[in-house]
Amino acid sequence: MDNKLSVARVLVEYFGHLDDGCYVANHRLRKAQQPAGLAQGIDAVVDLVGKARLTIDNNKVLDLSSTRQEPLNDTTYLQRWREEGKTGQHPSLHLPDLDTYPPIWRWGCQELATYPLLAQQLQREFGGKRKYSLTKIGKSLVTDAEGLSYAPYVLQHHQDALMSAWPLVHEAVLDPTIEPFAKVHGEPAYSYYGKKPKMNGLMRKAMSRVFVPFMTSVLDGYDGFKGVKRLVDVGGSAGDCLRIILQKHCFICEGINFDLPEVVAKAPSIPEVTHIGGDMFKSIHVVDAIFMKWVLTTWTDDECKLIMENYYKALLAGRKLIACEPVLPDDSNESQRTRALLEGDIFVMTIYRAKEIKYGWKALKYLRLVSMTVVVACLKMSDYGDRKENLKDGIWSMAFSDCDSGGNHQKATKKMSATIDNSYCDGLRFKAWLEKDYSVEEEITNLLETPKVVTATLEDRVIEKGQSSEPSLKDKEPVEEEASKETLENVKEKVSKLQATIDLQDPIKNEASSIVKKNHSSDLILGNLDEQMVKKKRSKNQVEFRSWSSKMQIGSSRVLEKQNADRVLEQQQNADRADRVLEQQNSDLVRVLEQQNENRWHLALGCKSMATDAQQQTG
Ligand SMILES: C[S@@+](CC[C@H](N)C(=O)[O-])C[C@H]1O[C@@H](n2cnc3c(N)ncnc32)[C@H](O)[C@@H]1O
Repeated sequence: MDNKLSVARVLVEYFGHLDDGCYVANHRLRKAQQPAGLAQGIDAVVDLVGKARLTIDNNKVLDLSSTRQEPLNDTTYLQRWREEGKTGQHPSLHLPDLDTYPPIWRWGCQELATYPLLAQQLQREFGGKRKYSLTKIGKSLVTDAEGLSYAPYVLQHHQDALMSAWPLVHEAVLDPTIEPFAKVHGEPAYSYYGKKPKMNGLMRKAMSRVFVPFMTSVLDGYDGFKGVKRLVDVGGSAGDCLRIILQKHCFICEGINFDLPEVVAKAPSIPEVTHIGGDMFKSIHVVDAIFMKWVLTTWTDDECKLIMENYYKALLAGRKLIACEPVLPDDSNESQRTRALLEGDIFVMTIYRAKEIKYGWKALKYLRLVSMTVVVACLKMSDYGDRKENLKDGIWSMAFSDCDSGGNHQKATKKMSATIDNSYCDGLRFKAWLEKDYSVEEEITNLLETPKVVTATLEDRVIEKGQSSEPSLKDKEPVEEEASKETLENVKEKVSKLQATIDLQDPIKNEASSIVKKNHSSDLILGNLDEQMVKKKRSKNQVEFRSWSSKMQIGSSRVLEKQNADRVLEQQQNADRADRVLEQQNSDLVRVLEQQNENRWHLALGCKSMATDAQQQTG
């Protein structure tokens, strides 16, 4: 499998050099992110390389050996390719006459035409020659006029270090305390990247290339940056998001790009942006507003809470956090977006954290966002179930839900949604639209109806439905504290009532077997047993495993015992066999000796009778 992986990567890199992009199907690569699809997705590539190598060996144009680690740099052809591109011989979408290129290029293009990357035409007027052009997906992987390409993102996800974590995904199911990436490399992904400048570089490049369409959409539809003078982008990578925000909103005087020291050390200088290295788990700078994109998603609920605590300390009262995070849909559907989102989540669980993150759209708000009255933008995938008509063969969809109740916005009046228009194709555009009839009250009602999460993270600054005063700006004042404590009591009461009703109504929780499992939480109880059956099994010592881990231990010690017993038996059998062989050999020997003795006896007798005969004849 390793060889296959590196072949695939080499090929990606190889085609990636054709035009500063890569022509490898993103759908294939996405498929390759899953162990099951891996071999299937890559077989075709291996096959191709196998065929191609026959030709390469003869003319030594390219070395596509499967063990090669470095990107291929065939400067002559690449140079020519680019020059022809510049002079318009293969203007942007049409590839040159491949007959004048080494055969590998033809093989490559022909194979890639079997994916929706290259379109192939057999042109009669050119004597049946094959001509290729980039499809929309193909275009998304080639650097466009704005310098955008999805290729670094694809390459980032397919580095050996990341791919090697996939075969261990099943272990994370049994033991979610450590993610497969950390299992393979002995440390978490971000600290690993920190020691590998190349990986960090690719991460920065990948992030830079995918943020523009997203940010364009945010800035087109969202006006919550108004009044912000000092903005920090936490986990801001190279600072690109800040750059684009500051370009659009000149009233923001200072942007702080906050990321790990090793990341900001390599970030380019951007006007009005200060790069600050630090750890968001320790502290962040005090500012008017915090921006954060695709950060929470890679951390567990507990870690997110820690991050939120620090945000809370850093934000002046009533100021805002603008969070853009993917949120899993409440209901799974068959849309490509839901699938991509779930795949993305599995990716995050494999590389960044194995523990399940339970937050959905509503839960996310409980991570103190609501308490700070600062939820502004959030990706909300579940909104898109009924908008399939807008979702073509896209990769992600994104929506923003504005329930900004900070400042004077007691009621948020709009909800913004955006989705990638037509995937990454066609200039990577998003569509954004507004919905007028949205109110924060509705959100809060929803909030109160989700007690499970409330109990864990509810803060004393939750705004109650119908509350008329503006809590966020003043919520640090003592008078308001009192009022909000009262509110908290009410909320808690409601929550516990709701919880009780929900518990009663929940058919699964009500099942006898669920109750049994709850009462015997440390036992491993498989199947639907009732209390009596458990007692029966316990008396027969059948409910014997205290937990999965002890089950595993017992299981493995049994395996060992069995192996030992087998070994002893085998030794015994071998010894018996050896004894039998020896016995046989002994008896064979005895027989031979007896035979020899007999022969000797006969010989002696014969000699004796011959001697007697001779004596009689002479005598
Ligand atoms: C998925 S990237 C998102 C980058 C950027 N916000 C964007 O959307 O393009 C997550 C970022 O979080 C940063 N990060 C990870 N751990 C961090 C920490 N403890 N403190 C600050 N930043 C951190 C990473 O270096 C990385 O740049």
